[in-house]
Amino acid sequence: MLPVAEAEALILQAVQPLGTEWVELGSAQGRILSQTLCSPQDFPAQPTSSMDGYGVRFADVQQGIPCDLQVSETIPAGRAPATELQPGQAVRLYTGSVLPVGADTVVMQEYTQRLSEAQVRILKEPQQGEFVRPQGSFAQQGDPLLERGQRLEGAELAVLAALRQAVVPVFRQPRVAILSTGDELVPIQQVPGPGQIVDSNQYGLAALVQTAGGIPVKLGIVPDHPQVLRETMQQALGAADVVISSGGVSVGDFDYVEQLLEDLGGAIFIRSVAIKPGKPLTVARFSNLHGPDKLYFGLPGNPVSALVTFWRFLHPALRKIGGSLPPYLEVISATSLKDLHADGKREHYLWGRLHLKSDQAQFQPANSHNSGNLMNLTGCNGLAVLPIGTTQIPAGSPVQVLRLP
Ligand SMILES: Nc1nc2c(c(=O)[nH]1)N[C@H]1C(S)=C(S)[C@@H](COP(=O)(O)OP(=O)(O)OC[C@H]3O[C@@H](n4cnc5c(N)ncnc54)[C@H](O)[C@@H]3O)O[C@H]1N2
Ligand code: MOO
Ligand SMILES: [Mg+2]
Repeated sequence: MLPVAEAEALILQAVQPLGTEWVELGSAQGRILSQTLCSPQDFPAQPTSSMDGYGVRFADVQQGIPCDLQVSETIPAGRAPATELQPGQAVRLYTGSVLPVGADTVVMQEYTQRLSEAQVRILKEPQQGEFVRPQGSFAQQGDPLLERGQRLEGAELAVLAALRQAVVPVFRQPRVAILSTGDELVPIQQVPGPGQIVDSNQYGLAALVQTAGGIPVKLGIVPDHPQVLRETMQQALGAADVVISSGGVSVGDFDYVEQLLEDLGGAIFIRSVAIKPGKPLTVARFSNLHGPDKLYFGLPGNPVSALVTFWRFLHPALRKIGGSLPPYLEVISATSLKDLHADGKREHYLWGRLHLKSDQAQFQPANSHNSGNLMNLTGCNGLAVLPIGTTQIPAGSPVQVLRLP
């Protein structure tokens, strides 16, 4: 059994980001930028006013207050100034208006009195440069504004629009084939007969693939039949960047995945991991003539084991393949609200609810932890980690909790 950290390191070493594709800005939300983008211009492009008011020469209003100035021009936002500001003049401006050459300070409308169409009185002495956004004060031409590996959400999309980046270079999302192995499995439409169960892993894993930035390719249920399974595994390796199967990796007579990976020419580099749940995790590497090697993840069939091994190993791997920057997972120090137990032989992952408080996070474990029992996993947002050698964490003690993405 490989220690968890070693297994993670081997997996992350084996994967690389895929290439770039260009997508329209409107479809780029959640995607990962594949090139650092620099500003093509200064922001603001010209000095602009940040208030509704009057643009003045500071030297004019410094002489004493009140001070009467000739209104030379009105410049609404979006219009270029027609003239330069001469001594003794003010210009009517609004929020976002461009300052004319000569104006260096803005006086808020509230501290002025418009005496006539032609004249304004300044009632309060401003600071020099007040309410002016100087050219290039937000960003200068050539400044790197978005880094390679940045995830694009609302703020980043707004910046990209300001940069007039109508199409953006993003990392290609990994296509992840998902297959469920087991003669006992039936699709959701079918009422299970005696001993049969619905294939739930398919749905859970497909959702987690999407959360990790991948595109799930659901290949359905495959019987525990070596020939059929072998053909489906081969088809999956051809159709996707990463393949996940669940079930068939333990030592039972109908657990064929490991043998078939060898038959298909995969280099198995993980056969079992010191993790509970998830011990029989099996990972193989397939060389690919047309691009990066492909990884095959044989996840254990037990429903909680399949999801926990996904969170712990596949989420980081898919994030890396999709071009995200580390860290790929978040670990939070919390106080356990109940006693936590483990056998000390494997690294235990106990699901529960993490409450983020301002001073100290708290962890409320689920009432029981059984890798075959999916039912109390709903609403869980954290996995408490009990390292090898730890058999108990008493209530009120600190515990490291993996925050579920
Ligand atoms: N003698 C031993 N038996 C087992 C060992 C062991 O070390 N020695 N390890 C146990 C552990 S730990 C795990 S985890 C499981 C892993 O088993 P497999 O990966 O071979 O999975 P299956 O046998 O195919 O199924 C296990 C269990 O999960 C249910 N299942 C499978 N697929 C699905 C699905 N798509 N949706 C919902 N449920 C699924 C299946 O019906 C079984 O109940 O092995 C232990 N055994
Ligand atoms: O490790 Mo298995 O995944 O405990 O049930
Ligand atoms: Mg089995």
